[in-house]
Amino acid sequence: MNTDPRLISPDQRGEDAEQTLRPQTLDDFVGQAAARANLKVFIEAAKGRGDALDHVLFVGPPGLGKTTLAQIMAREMGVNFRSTSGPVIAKAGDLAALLTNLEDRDVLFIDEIHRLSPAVEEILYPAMEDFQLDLIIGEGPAARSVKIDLARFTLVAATTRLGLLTNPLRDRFGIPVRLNFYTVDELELIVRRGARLLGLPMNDDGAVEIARRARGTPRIAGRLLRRVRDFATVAGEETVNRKVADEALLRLEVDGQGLDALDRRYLLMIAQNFGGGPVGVETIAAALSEPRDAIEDIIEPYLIQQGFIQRTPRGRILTANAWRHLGLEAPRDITQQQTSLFEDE
Ligand SMILES: Nc1ncnc2c1ncn2[C@@H]1O[C@H](COP(=O)(O)OP(=O)(O)OP(=O)(O)O)[C@@H](O)[C@H]1O
Ligand SMILES: [Mg+2]
Repeated sequence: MNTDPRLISPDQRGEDAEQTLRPQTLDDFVGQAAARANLKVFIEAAKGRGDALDHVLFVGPPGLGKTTLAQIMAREMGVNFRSTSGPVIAKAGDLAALLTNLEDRDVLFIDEIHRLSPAVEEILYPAMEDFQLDLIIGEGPAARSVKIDLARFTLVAATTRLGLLTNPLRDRFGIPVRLNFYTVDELELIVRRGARLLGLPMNDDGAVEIARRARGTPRIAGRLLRRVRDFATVAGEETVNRKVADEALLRLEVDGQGLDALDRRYLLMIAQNFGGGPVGVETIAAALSEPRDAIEDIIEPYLIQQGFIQRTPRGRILTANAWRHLGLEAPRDITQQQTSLFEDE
């Protein structure tokens, strides 16, 4: 991404300690009602049987609460939480060391599981299925394979890209959970809870304003909240109302729909350089000098969900909605063009 970290980037790296705002229990956790209700049942059932929870896979864009839910699950199960991530586990032995140190029913959290190397993934299959490690000890003719029994643990994994997971890995998760963008009402609750935790007086329309512009993402809501607090402090405002929130957010270049400068650059580029598309993601990545992953994982999901762009077999196209948001005139044939594109999908 840019050297200048995006304010509204759902990316985890940032100066803000997220831990203060992180909900600690399932009941504290706002939104994702269906997922929460299901998890509650599975946790209760597993606890009742004294068994480990089945393996869980969280799928969804960054900042929606995958890590938070993983931590909550360990807490609700009353077990240890061990955490690592796909790119960190370089060798099969690294994973073996983690696995052999787990106690019965512990949660092992693997973030970005789509970035595990194939050799490491091989180790994971029998571990998940039979709670066994198959290791090759030694080399050449002296090599022999040993089986080691593992504790009955729960693997909780998170990914932003389900499509990058191999089928055998995906099939080994008994509980797949998709997380969706949050509604404004849910984000409003999250913002108000955050303001309370930060000791920041805020009225209802201030909370709504931040919620509306948080890109459907709790992490962004938390960040915007902190930045609005900074502006309010410096301006000597005691309470955050709509006007204070709006002024702060405009200074942060977050527009009325919650789009930031990079979102707008993305839309403008397709409008001005490609007549609104269709244009392929590689071309977009090159034109914006952003990695393709960031475009697909961070920028596009929200723009698609909000109806600013459509993904078609021939590339991305701007919707009438996007042209309107940019304040530009859409090409005359846009509606027609979009219908014909969808026919071959
Ligand atoms: N439902 C929620 N209610 C309140 N706060 C939330 C909720 N979900 C997430 N958050 C807050 O949003 C921030 C990001 O959440 P989290 O780290 O769990 O996201 P993530 O899905 O793991 O993101 P990534 O894919 O980048 O790892 C945390 O500070 C957390 O406190
Ligand atoms: Mg995370």
